[in-house]
Amino acid sequence: MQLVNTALSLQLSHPLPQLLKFAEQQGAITALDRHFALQLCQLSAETEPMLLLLLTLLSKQLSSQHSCLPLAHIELNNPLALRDELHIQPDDSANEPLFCRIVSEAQTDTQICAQLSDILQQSSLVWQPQANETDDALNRPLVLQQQRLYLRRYWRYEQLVASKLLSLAQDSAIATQLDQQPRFLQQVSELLNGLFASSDDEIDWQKVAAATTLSRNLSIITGGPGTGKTTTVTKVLLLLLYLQPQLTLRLVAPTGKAAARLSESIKGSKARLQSELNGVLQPLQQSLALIPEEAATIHRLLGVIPDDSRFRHNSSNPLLLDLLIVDEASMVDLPLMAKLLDALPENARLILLGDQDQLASVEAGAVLADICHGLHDGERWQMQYSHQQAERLSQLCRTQLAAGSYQGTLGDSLCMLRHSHRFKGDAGIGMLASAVNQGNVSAAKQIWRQQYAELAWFEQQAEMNAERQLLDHCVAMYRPYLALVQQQAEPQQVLQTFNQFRVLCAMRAGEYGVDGLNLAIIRRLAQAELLAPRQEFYSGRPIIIRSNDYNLGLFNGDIGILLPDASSQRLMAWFERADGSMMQVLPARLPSHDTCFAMTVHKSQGSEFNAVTMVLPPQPRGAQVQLLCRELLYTGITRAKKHFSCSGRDAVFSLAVKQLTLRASGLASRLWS
Ligand SMILES: Nc1ncnc2c1ncn2[C@@H]1O[C@H](COP(=O)(O)OP(=O)(O)OP(=O)(O)O)[C@@H](O)[C@H]1O
Repeated sequence: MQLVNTALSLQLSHPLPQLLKFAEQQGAITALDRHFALQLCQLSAETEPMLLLLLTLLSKQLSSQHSCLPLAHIELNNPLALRDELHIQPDDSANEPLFCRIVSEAQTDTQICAQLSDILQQSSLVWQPQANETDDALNRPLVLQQQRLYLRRYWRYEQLVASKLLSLAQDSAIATQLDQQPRFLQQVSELLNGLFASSDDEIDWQKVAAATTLSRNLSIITGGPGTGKTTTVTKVLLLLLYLQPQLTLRLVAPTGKAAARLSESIKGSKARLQSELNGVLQPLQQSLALIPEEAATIHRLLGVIPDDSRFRHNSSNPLLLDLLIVDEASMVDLPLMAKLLDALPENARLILLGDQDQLASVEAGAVLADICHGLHDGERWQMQYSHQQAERLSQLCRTQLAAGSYQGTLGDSLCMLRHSHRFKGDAGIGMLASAVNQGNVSAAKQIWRQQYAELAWFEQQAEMNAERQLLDHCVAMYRPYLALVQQQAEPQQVLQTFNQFRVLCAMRAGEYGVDGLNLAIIRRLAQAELLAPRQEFYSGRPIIIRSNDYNLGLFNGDIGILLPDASSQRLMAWFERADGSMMQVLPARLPSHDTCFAMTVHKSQGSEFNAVTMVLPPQPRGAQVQLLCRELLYTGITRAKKHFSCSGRDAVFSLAVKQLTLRASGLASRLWS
């Protein structure tokens, strides 16, 4: 069967709707993808099969957290990823191979993309910005821009994020003052160099990041764990509050856990700074107390409206603040970033902190990675300051900074920290994280072979043995907190001891996922007589909250533990609040939750543990293969402060190191081109 449209044709083994059904049965697309495409075509009376195919592919992209379908990414030979599994074909066509191919007379990929664009442009469903601005066009559900097909909502989010960030990425009022008043520059430089008193000759990037933040309304400080993002931002806030004491600041993070960690880190940084504010830094003493310590979740800041995806604060009801600091920005998805930026008041400043190499957000987009995209120069990272900014920062930091080749305005707002103060350069965890991050399989294998004290590998070759080793390890690591449970220790001490160790999995389902491992660990702990899991709620059961409950003050990702209340002996769920106090909730009142001896790497973002064991599936199949990627390993490894172990197979670990997840989006090109 050949369906021809100009020079582009579809070669199909069966009618396309039937092939879509086969693809769904094979798990290559979902029922939602198929129905979405069929319904849209039906509602708009579109009969072009290529359109039906493109709509299916767009829906598939969105369910894989991409923001759009770049036409250049379509696999022409087998766009539906059909497998030749004949047994799933129910009728007498059982022996025919399945195929769906896009065939073109065009010579280059660019020409084929142009042909696909032509087909989309002819559809009444598709709007092209600037091309057809009629009222009718403005109501169309799909947008085609720069050969990327979007659902209009995602296009709007991307558009909003790009335009807000670019308009924020301007020099601050302080920068103008620095440029016009040499004595002011001298004074600020003195304070900056006092706060970042680096001893060696190398560029102190923390100081550069601080100077960047002072000079811009938008600043992005990116870097791996322990590179000093919080330390740097605390010092910048001190300087800003000294220069502008009336500033209203707010600190936020995407999850309750991350917000609590940010509060803790800011408190720690302030305490360390206290003793350093002598000599030239003496005048800063009074500003230290003005730095806020409480961090909220982004949802709480924006104001959740029950059963509504909109927030109380938006462009018509902006937030009341002058400066917003967002930590763990890699976890913020495209829709949430759009809503946050929309709610920022006109003259507010924004600081984003995060690690661009971590797993992207659970929902669509990879906003932080897209913002940092322009720093990527082949295999290396390169700052992209303009001549004016390089000159200004050099004067402020009393160092020599080179300008980059990029001509736009965003480069002046970015700074990357590369030196980890947590992982020493020659220590196992830091080395492994760095090799994985670079996709260097042989370096990673070499590190495992060197048998560092802080690393352990449980090879799953002989399955039973590996499982026994893994579960014995879990018993040893969870024993200290369970001993405290048996001694009826204080809930806070029990919870903090439990939080020293965690098992992390790539996925939820299956024997090697969270569900299977939680069961196996519970069984093994019960055999060791450390736990008595007789019913759903039992003493010592650790739980993780799965949804936000604003009335109770519990948020998705919060971790608590079930323990009897000392006075009533009633079993309660105990949680630690951001301010360090404990709260208790009746188990029956808990929002949806899971046991959490094991949790997903995704859920562990924003948390750290002294020791981490990561479990990889021995034989990944289908969607599991896509889950196993470099960012997943990197995020898992860097959750560990003192010890990291991995239970897996050599080949699976290597596969994950090689695989880089790229989220399709037009944001990087909007920001950087
Ligand atoms: N310039 C420095 N010299 C020595 N130690 C430092 C320096 N900067 C930060 N540290 C120390 O390194 C540790 C991590 O710093 P910080 O919490 O600021 O890093 P971070 O990048 O915010 O980490 P994370 O991503 O885990 O939140 C802290 O103990 C801090 O005191």
